This record gives sequence, structure tokens and C-alpha cells, in this order.
Amino acid sequence: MELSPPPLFTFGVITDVQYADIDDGFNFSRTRRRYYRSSLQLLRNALSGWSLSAVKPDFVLQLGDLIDGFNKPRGASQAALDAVLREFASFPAKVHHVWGNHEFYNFSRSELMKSPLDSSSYAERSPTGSPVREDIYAYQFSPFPGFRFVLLDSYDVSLLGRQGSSLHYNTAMDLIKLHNKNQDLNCPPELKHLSRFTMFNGGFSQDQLDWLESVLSVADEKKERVIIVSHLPIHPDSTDAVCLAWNYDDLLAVLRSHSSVVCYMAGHAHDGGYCLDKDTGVHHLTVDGVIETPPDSDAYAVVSVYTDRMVLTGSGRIADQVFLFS
Ligand SMILES: Nc1ncnc2c1ncn2[C@@H]1O[C@H](COP(=O)(O)OP(=O)(O)O)[C@@H](O)[C@H]1O
Repeated sequence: MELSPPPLFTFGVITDVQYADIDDGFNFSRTRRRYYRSSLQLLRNALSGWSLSAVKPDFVLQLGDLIDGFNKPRGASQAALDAVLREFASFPAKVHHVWGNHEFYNFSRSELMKSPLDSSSYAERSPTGSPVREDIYAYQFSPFPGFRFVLLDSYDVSLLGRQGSSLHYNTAMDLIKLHNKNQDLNCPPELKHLSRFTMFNGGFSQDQLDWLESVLSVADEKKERVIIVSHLPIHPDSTDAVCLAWNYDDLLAVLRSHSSVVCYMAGHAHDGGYCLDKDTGVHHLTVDGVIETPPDSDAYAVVSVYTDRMVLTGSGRIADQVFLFS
């Protein structure tokens, strides 16, 4: 019998836990139930599933919205964060935390940068790469020779997490108002191709795109394979138009100009999504969210990486999938 080779490395993925110690509710349009309290148990299921799996993950990617914005008006932000971090505390592998809109509903950017949700201490300090602007939460690491992960900040240009009087805030306000004429900026513009210009989304500054350019140029030269992760999806075929990053097209253009990129992973759109960018062979995966997953199911995955592919084994609502490197 021929044994299949072991993976080079393995990682876990989970997103949109949105924990709050409150009764079930619904999304804005009342089409999906949200299980705020039992999302904590689903996080526990993920951590024990990863711990018990035959090939244990070397690290975990948490793609944002770990606790829900409803914690803030209840004065429960810190208690909710403590509750989820207690679950991670006994987990033996590194957890890379992405920031989503719900992180900014609960905490300021400077609070996040001092919190355990800032996992940038796991960044590779590469003398060859240029540093990213200090107020941007983005970093890179290489868990295995020939592979690189880049964590990006989807709320770099946003009304969330930027101080009301700052230049960054005013730039974001000018941009959103150009496209969104509604009184309530959380209410999306009616035109589908502009519907992403809401307050619960954001985008990537030129500084962050330039930094990514420099990281990917080095990766191209080294013939590495790069997986990029962030909270907001960037390919229109991988998600609902209302969930896309404001300047998704700018980031797509960067990805398309670098041969090293093999995959982009995001959260935010709780129904998940997937597409293959045919021109480049880049896989765009939007991971199903925990918060809209019933207590008798699950929403987490294990991804095993081989020289020519990534094999995703999903739990509960997340389907198994194979991503071939082109
Ligand atoms: N269509 C909409 N019109 C007005 N406000 C909305 C709309 N959709 C969402 N919101 C508001 O935007 C905020 C973020 O929405 P939410 O559904 O919590 O985001 P997420 O999908 O990230 O959980 C909430 O305050 C919500 O009430």
C-alpha cells in the first residue's frame, strides 16, 4: 500500500466568532439567525478539534470579528474578550489575529495595538523587507521555507478605528461620501457596484499597498508561495458585493502583478464563498462565519499544505476543498 506523504505544514482557520453573552438575534435584514452565546462553544469545538486532529495545526488564522459589537453598549467588551482569549490560552500553537469591523466597535486602534489581539510579535523581522507604516496592522511571516503569509489591514482606510479629527478619518469620510449619499452611512448605496461603500467596510491605503508590493517582489524573486489573509474579501466572485473592501480592485491589481500569490482568505461574509481568479490561478476563499452557525454544527477548518496544493478539511458547514497551485 502506498502511503501519501505528510504535509509540509498545517494550519487552522476560523472567522467571525462574534461572541457576546446575549440571546440569539438576527442579521440586519433578519434573514439569518446569530448565535451570540453559543459561538463560544463553537470556538471551543474548533480548538479541541484542532488539538485532536491527526496532524495538529502549526498555527491558527483567526480572520476577525472575534467578539461582537453588541458588547460595547453593555460595557462588556473586555469581559467578552477575556472569555474568548481564555479559550485560546491553553492552545499550544500560535494564533494570528486579523482585525474586523467588530474589533473596532469594541476598541480603539491604539487599544487594539496594545492588546493580545495584536499578534504582530509573530512577524518575521526581515532585514530585506521595508517596514509598514506604524499605525497599520499588517505583517508577514514564513512558517515553512518557500511559503509566506501576509496579514493585511482592511480597515486602514476607514471611519472605524480612526480618530474623528485625524487626516486618516477625513480621507475615509471624503471617499465614502463620494459614493454613499445616505444619511446613515451603514446603509449601503443602492447601486450594486457601489454597495461596498458602507461604514462597516474599509480599504487599503497606498502606503499599505506599496509595502505589500515590496513584500511580494521579494517573494517573487525567491519563488515563494504567498497566502494573504485579511477580514474583507476582495474578489467580486468570492462574496456578496456589499462585503467587498472599498478599493478591492487596487489590491486585486497588486496580487495579479506578482507570480508568488496563490491564495487570498477572508471572513466578514458569513455565508462564505470561493472563486478561482482564472488569469492568475489565485484562490479566493471567504470562510463561513461561526456567528451564523447553529449550535449543533461547526465552522472551522484545517488546511494541510503540500508542495503542489493546499487541502482544506472543513468541519460542520465548511466544505472540504483542494486548492491546486498553478
Ligand atoms: N442595510 C443596512 N442599513 C443600515 N445599517 C446596516 C445595514 N446593514 C448593517 N447595518 C448596520 O451596520 C453595522 C454592522 O452590521 P453587522 O451586520 O453587525 O456587520 P457584520 O456582518 O460584520 O456582523 C450594524 O450596526 C448594523 O446594524
